[in-house]
Amino acid sequence: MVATAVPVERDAVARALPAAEEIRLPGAVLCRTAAGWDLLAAGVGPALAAASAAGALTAAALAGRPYGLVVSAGIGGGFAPGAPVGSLVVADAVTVADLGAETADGFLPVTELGFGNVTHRPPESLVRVVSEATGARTGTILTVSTVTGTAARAAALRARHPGALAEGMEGFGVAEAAAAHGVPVLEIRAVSNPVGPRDRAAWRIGDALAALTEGFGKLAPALESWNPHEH
Ligand SMILES: O=C(O)c1cccc(C(=O)CC[C@H]2O[C@@H](n3cnc4c(=O)[nH]cnc43)[C@H](O)[C@@H]2O)c1
Repeated sequence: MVATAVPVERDAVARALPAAEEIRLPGAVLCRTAAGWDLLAAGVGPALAAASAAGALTAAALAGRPYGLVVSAGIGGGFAPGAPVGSLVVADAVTVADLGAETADGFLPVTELGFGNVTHRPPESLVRVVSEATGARTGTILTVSTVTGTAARAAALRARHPGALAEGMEGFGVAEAAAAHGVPVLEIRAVSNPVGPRDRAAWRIGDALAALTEGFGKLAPALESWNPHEH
């Protein structure tokens, strides 16, 4: 399954993996491709994306055709200089950046409060196959509930996550749903804007959507050579 946030992202993926039929689930519509991928516009933000992805995963399991892989895909912000606008990033770590507690001494992730998880790691061999096939840069993709809008916040995120190349709003939610079903996850972002001071004029959504289509055109055949037992 490929989970994007919004229909325009799903349609960018579908230009590389044409959808053949529509399947209506409670609360979601899947576009099934001829090659057997299910494309889902899962909603914006980690909570809705997790709920939608979990619904699709459960429906697939109950139908006796559980997914073998879940891909969180879409446009995202890129950290300079590693991820310029128009580039593709594949996550070696899908990390939630703002799930925790603020203290006088700084931010504490939930794991330091004794709860849960803040990072999911896609299979290394899969990340390598995808990066080689698509030319995507490899690094941490942060999931945030609030889009970064200042240089200070961007610097704070990079200080806490030196391997961060991109940020989006859904990856960790989709990864939590996949993990609950024991299914591997991958996250791919096409960079539409720099992470930093808010500047709507600097957005290149069309270029990012084109990069997403091109990336999926190369990724789908590459995945056929991936052996899930080589994790
Ligand atoms: O109004 C703004 O300043 C603003 C800046 C960045 C993104 C938005 C959105 O409403 C889009 C959220 C949507 O797109 C993904 N996305 C794209 N760029 C970023 C980003 O820099 N940081 C986080 N998410 C981004 C995100 O996954 C959502 O699906 C508004």
